[in-house]
Amino acid sequence: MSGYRFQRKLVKVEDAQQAVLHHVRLQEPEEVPLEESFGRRLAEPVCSSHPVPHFRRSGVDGYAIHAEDSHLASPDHAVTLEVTETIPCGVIPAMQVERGQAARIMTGAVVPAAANAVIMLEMTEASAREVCIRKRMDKGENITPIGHEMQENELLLQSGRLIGPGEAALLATFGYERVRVFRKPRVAIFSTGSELLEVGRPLENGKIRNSNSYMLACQVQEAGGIPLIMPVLPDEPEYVEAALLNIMEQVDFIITTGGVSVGDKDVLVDLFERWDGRLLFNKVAMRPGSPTSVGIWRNKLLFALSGNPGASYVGFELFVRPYMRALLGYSAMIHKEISGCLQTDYSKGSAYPRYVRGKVSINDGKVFVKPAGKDKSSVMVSIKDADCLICIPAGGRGAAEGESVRVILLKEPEH
Ligand SMILES: Nc1nc2c(c(=O)[nH]1)N[C@H]1C(S)=C(S)[C@@H](COP(=O)(O)OP(=O)(O)OC[C@H]3O[C@@H](n4cnc5c(N)ncnc54)[C@H](O)[C@@H]3O)O[C@H]1N2
Ligand code: MOO
Ligand SMILES: [Mg+2]
Repeated sequence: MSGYRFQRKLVKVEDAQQAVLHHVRLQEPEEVPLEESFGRRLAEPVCSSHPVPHFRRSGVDGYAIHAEDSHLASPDHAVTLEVTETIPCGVIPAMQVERGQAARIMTGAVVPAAANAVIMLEMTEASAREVCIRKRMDKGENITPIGHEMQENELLLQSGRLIGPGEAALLATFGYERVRVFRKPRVAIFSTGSELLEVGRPLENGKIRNSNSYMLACQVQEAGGIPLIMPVLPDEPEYVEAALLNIMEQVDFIITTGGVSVGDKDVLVDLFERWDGRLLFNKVAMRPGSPTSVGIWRNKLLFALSGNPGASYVGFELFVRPYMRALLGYSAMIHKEISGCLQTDYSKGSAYPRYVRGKVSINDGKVFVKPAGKDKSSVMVSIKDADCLICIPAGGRGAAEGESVRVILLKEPEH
């Protein structure tokens, strides 16, 4: 019997997270064309380099006038003004608008200096070179003043901000043809286990297809990284060591799944016994994934997640995702937490806190949660339905229906 080959010290999830985050070094920046920056994180703050708008802008199609000229206008009393010119968008007005005059103007065009209101076209009646108005206008009406939206030198986007539609519009407004973003982390993903078949292979008795690598690759990509799905590794420590060292230089960090428990063939444990790396932890007070181990090897992190799909998924969300967020300059590294009302009994007790794959719903302003499906660590099918992790405290009794529980949100929009 191989027995317990490895000394393990139990750490809390929060301490394990901090141990990982202690090793964060921001990704270096790279410049990409604006249209390739969507979904990336900014590697520099963005300030307004000019006010917006930077000229007095007409908000409607109509006539630029002196508001004072309209003060006697009413539905029963038309005031007639002389039309001096037409100002299309993008053109500087040629003339001043003097008292008694009006200039035809389009939405988005520059309001001539002396004018102080724009009357909507629908409120006017035009003849050859004149316009009649029947509405009293206030000063400033339908004119967007300089800097209405933003003044010059306002901090608009912090470094680390995710570039979405609103950010893209701002960057374009301020002339960012190219944008400095954090380089995407490259992540090697290895599944270990001689029972694993590559996805294209026919099923064999006792063997299963490798699903963890694809699940994790999807998680890495969602988190803004470039996943490299590596060939499945057999349960041979020399082979695993060579494969990991071989890719090490080409990636920012490595994820493995499987082989971290106490089985004879738990190959990552064998590796930890022979390598020149350092373990940060190898036992976490959590279910699923208590044997989750993280080490640092030749300056790169190695996340050794449990092979069970549920444990692997949860391990990524609790340890790898915060690390990736930090690498990419996002300050809210740990998933957001709320509390919710448990909709079913969860009577399975546990020595460690449980992170149950769950579904959130909101009813009448109140948050409810229930397990997304079967919740064993070995069960994979419920992962697709999970949008949260329900935290069931350690202890023999689990949690009862109606109890308030901590809920870790997995699908919160990020900024
Ligand atoms: N005597 C004990 N046995 C076990 C313990 C324990 O404390 N004492 N811990 C259990 C817990 S908890 C977990 S979690 C698992 C952890 O196992 P490993 O991380 O060593 O993973 P494996 O043994 O390699 O595989 C477990 C399970 O997952 C399947 N698997 C592995 N890789 C994949 C993959 N890429 N795609 C899909 N499925 C995968 C594998 O076939 C196994 O069924 O250990 C418990 N045992
Ligand atoms: O750590 Mo294991 O995934 O709890 O079953
Ligand atoms: Mg095992």
